[in-house]
Amino acid sequence: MAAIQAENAASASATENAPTSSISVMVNDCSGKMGHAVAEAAVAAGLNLVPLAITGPKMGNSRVACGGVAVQIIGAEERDSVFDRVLNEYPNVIVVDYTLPAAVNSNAEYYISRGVPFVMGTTGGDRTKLIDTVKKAGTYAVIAPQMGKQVVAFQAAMDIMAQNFPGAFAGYTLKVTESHQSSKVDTSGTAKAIVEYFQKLGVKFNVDEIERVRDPSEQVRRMHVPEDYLGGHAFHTYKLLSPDGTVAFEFQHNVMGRSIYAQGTVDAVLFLAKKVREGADQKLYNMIDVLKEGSMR
Ligand SMILES: NC(=O)C1=CN([C@@H]2O[C@H](COP(=O)(O)OP(=O)(O)OC[C@H]3O[C@@H](n4cnc5c(N)ncnc54)[C@H](O)[C@@H]3O)[C@@H](O)[C@H]2O)C=CC1
Ligand SMILES: O=C(O)C1=N[C@H](C(=O)O)C[C@H](O)C1
Repeated sequence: MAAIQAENAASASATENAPTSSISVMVNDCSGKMGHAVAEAAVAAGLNLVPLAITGPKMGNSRVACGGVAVQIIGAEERDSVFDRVLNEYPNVIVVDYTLPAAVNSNAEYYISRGVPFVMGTTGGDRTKLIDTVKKAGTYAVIAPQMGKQVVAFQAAMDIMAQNFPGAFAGYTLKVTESHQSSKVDTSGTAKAIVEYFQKLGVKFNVDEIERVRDPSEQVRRMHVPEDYLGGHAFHTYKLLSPDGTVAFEFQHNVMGRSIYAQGTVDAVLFLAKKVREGADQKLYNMIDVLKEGSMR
């Protein structure tokens, strides 16, 4: 596997300082909502979108137009032959994964087995196992539950606060509410990540306590989600209250649509392509790494 990666890295290094169009990106699954948004943003940014993508088992056999590129969608049962072809025709390809929580770990393991660098935007699954597997394999990857630049900056600020002032909110109670389109199957990965910072700040709170709002009528009435965005929104609120109830904090990020994540994912692809070209020692990154390096447009 290390040999495959070295081979891929060597062929990528030949394209150092190459134009964006020489970076090929395969988006699994660009027939899904996020995958499609990313594929379109990738084409708009001048990346070379691979016209092949993997979808769920037995769900393939269609074609999807992404920014003018007709992408053939093929079921996961055929992924060996698809990857044989992709790695042969696009040796420096970066894979983007926006699939489903149930597929996260097995997809990551598959990309690792093929020695292909990847950006994992999909949330859920066994995150500890995911990170461990990627670290052990030494495959180049960006993994993050949140790709939106400004939300990533908020995460980075929370990280700084937690590192510098651990326990600062000890005794406070926390209420976390997240509202997403009704098709979302898991609890927000972003909300779970933010809760980890609050835990380091001394707040006793379990991710199972995050309130998920998925009912469209409640989203309009209570969460004030505009009807146009019922099919794609992420409204998060974190409320802290002091033990005696006299001090309250509230953090909120409300995103409508998906362009913020699609743009961030393209940034992650460009960042990862650069790391592969440079043969960077560090292989695994998150979006705070991408932001810190000034790689988010
Ligand atoms: N990191 C970030 O910033 C963001 C992450 N997400 C995450 O992206 C994921 C996808 O979200 P949506 O696009 O809204 O879902 P979606 O349901 O629209 O799309 C998922 C697609 O994956 C396909 N799929 C299922 N199993 C597969 C497999 N084994 N291999 C390949 N494809 C498979 C499905 O057929 C479907 O087309 C979720 O986990 C969501 O939380 C969403 C937005 C932003
Ligand atoms: O499924 C979504 O839509 C989103 N998923 C990510 C998450 O689970 O945190 C990011 C954002 O909330 C949109």
